[in-house]
Amino acid sequence: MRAVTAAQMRAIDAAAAARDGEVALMRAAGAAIARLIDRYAHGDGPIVGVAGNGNNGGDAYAALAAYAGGRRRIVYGDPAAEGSRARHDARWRARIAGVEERPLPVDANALRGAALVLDGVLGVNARLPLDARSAAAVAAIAASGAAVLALDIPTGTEPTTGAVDAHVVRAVATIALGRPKLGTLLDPARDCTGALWCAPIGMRDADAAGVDDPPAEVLDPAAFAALLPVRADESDKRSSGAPLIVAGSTQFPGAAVLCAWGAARAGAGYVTVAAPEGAAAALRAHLVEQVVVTYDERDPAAAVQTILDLTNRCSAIAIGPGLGLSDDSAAIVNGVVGGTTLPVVADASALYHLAKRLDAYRDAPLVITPHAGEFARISGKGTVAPDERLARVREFVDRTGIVTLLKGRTTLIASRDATHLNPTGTNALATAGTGDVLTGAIATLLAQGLAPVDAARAGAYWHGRAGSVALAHRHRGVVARDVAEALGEASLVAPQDPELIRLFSSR
Ligand SMILES: NC(=O)C1=CN([C@@H]2O[C@H](COP(=O)(O)OP(=O)(O)OC[C@H]3O[C@@H](n4cnc5c(N)ncnc54)[C@H](OP(=O)(O)O)[C@@H]3O)[C@@H](O)[C@H]2O)[C@@H](O)CC1
Ligand SMILES: Nc1ncnc2c1ncn2[C@@H]1O[C@H](COP(=O)(O)OP(=O)(O)O)[C@@H](O)[C@H]1O
Ligand SMILES: [K+]
Repeated sequence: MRAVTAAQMRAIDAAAAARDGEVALMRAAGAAIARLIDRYAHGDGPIVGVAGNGNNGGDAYAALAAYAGGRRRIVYGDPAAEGSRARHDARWRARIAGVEERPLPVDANALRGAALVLDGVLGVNARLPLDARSAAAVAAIAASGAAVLALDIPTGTEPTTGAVDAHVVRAVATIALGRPKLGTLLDPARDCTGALWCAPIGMRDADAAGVDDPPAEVLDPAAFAALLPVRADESDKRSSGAPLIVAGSTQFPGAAVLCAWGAARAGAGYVTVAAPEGAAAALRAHLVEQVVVTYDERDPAAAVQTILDLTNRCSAIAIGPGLGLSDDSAAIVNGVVGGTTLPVVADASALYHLAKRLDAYRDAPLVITPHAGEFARISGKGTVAPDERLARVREFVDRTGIVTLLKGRTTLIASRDATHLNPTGTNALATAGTGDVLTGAIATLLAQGLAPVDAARAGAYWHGRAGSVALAHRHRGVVARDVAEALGEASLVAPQDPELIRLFSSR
């Protein structure tokens, strides 16, 4: 699903309004919002809407009009607001549905005790800084201590960039109308989004064609499930996916173990690990089903030959975790990545070694998976501030033509055609070795035939879910092995309602 800039949303909105009518769209938005109210309401208090003068305010009226759950409903709005036809329709319907209307301004005391507050102050046309009137409404919402369901965006966040105002709503959940707004997925606004839902209300990506390209995309559960390869009944262990893991060293054998586990639990049929002799004992102690082949890293030419010989029976390569930064491992990495025609996922030490030869891999079937520090180095442009991640990864991929997965709280995956924002994950993943598990899982998806960008976005999505599953089981102290173990459960996707899609849970 497309995650849109404000300009893209305006284009999509205008086309949908021309097709279906503005009033029908707002009624559909109200019905979708109303479906979430009981899920987030707590206690016996009223449901309280805070409505700005625009269509976002109209959504608050429309939701309260559509809500049939039996709770008391109050809306704070300006009775004299000019507003659109759709907002008038919603306000009129709210009145006949028995919603009490009270004039703005609203004070925090009035909102205390609300079972749920609907933030309809500003939507996709919000600009920062907020005007005094919107800021006062936000301050009252924030001071109330009530749970907030944000309509379209949390007011005080910038819908495209994810910047936040001094006054900002912190929602338990946000319901995107039409399409999710890019800003709600980006730090720092993401902290204010809570869980993110999307009600597509019949809007179409195609209506934003050519606006702010290349587009941003966010996977939804159904699209993730559709990307996961299905093992055919007649498969054998090689055709089930046979990744070759080139990883580990005397110092870091664990990285190779975790990468192999990530590959195995992602569903590979045959995992081969090629590692320097110094890592062999530790690998064999921890890997039973996987085949371990060793090479002498002091003889890089022979090592490259050993590894390339193995590739004849493999279908993708993961290279880098725990390899180390020696000149010998540099020669091995460049020899293998330069000498193979298989798809490759390169991580960790391999990124360091490939940094000087990026030109050779333009448009190759290659995924690189740097964290922020590795990205600073490989991009040659220094440290990445949180708010420049999107622009920096875009610039890098436009320049190099290499599919890049930039890890972090919100992992970004960029190809020439699009930038993907990974909606899953948890800070439980902030522990050593989880990146190695991700690399292994991506290797398996490549080995099973996914295109590099699909392997990267499905891998990141899956890995993020696995982190949440592992946390749910362990409560604390999740280690990287737990994340690999959770991949199976994390692959299960419950049937989805296409009218109300949950993009991520709060974390
Ligand atoms: N087909 C549709 O239309 C559908 C619409 N839907 C809903 O409508 C929402 C968009 O509604 P909207 O266009 O009325 O804009 P909204 O974000 O409510 O802002 C109102 C106005 O406030 C103003 N303003 C903003 N920032 C300001 C500032 N800092 N200081 C001062 N003024 C500021 C700005 O006015 P301006 O100053 O630019 O004239 C802006 O236009 C959308 O998010 C979704 O919830 C859905 O129901 C689906 C169908
Ligand atoms: N705070 C966080 N929230 C969500 N995901 C995180 C967070 N911190 C780290 N991660 C994820 O954990 C993984 C860490 O990978 P990496 O930095 O390569 O670690 P390692 O090299 O130890 O395996 C990445 O997938 C990253 O996106
Ligand atoms: K809002």
